[in-house]
Amino acid sequence: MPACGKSTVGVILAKTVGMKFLDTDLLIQEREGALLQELINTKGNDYFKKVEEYVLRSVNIENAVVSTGGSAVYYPEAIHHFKKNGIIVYIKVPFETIESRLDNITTRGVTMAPGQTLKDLYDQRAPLYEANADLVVDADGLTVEQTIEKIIESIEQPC
Ligand SMILES: Nc1ncnc2c1ncn2[C@@H]1O[C@H](COP(=O)(O)OP(=O)(O)O)[C@@H](O)[C@H]1O
Ligand SMILES: O=C(O)C1=C[C@@H](OP(=O)(O)O)[C@@H](O)[C@H](O)C1
Ligand SMILES: [Mg+2]
Repeated sequence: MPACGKSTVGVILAKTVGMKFLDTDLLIQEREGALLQELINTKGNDYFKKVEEYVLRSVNIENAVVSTGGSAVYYPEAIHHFKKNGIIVYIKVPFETIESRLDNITTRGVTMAPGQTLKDLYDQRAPLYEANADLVVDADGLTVEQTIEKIIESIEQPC
């Protein structure tokens, strides 16, 4: 989900466990030489999604913590790539938390269909994240550090 904390948590998690860190939003921006929002504004959602899918499918995730965009859940082949070579973590936070963090939704580059509200997006995606994750971490009310601790614990001691 956008703003659930993937980028913030991911970079500190990588540092904590001594792995490489990759943020696929940054890989897209570097590849395209444009900000995500510029890309969506000038070339459209469909173009953005094609580039995003390509980057997600081809990223080398070996020994890396990879923070994707929230829209990663739309690409089955990318999910397969991540599942086969890594552990997919869903950082689960309530809608109200996402809403309060996303005050910059129009400049941040969230891929929403015309007329779609943030709540629609949340309700549409939440079951997809649940279904595709190897690990669901309930991060409601947790700090970044507590979320990282919970992720590490869950991976070390799977139930
Ligand atoms: N556990 C947390 N508690 C409070 N704020 C957080 C937490 N995790 C992330 N944030 C804040 O939420 C915003 C979105 O975080 P970000 O890491 O960019 O999310 P994502 O990569 O999932 O879109 C940032 O302003 C970040 O500081
Ligand atoms: O959920 C989305 O539709 C998106 C989330 C963004 O990343 P974050 O999830 O890191 O905000 C970024 O990939 C893109 O703007 C689309
Ligand atoms: Mg991010």
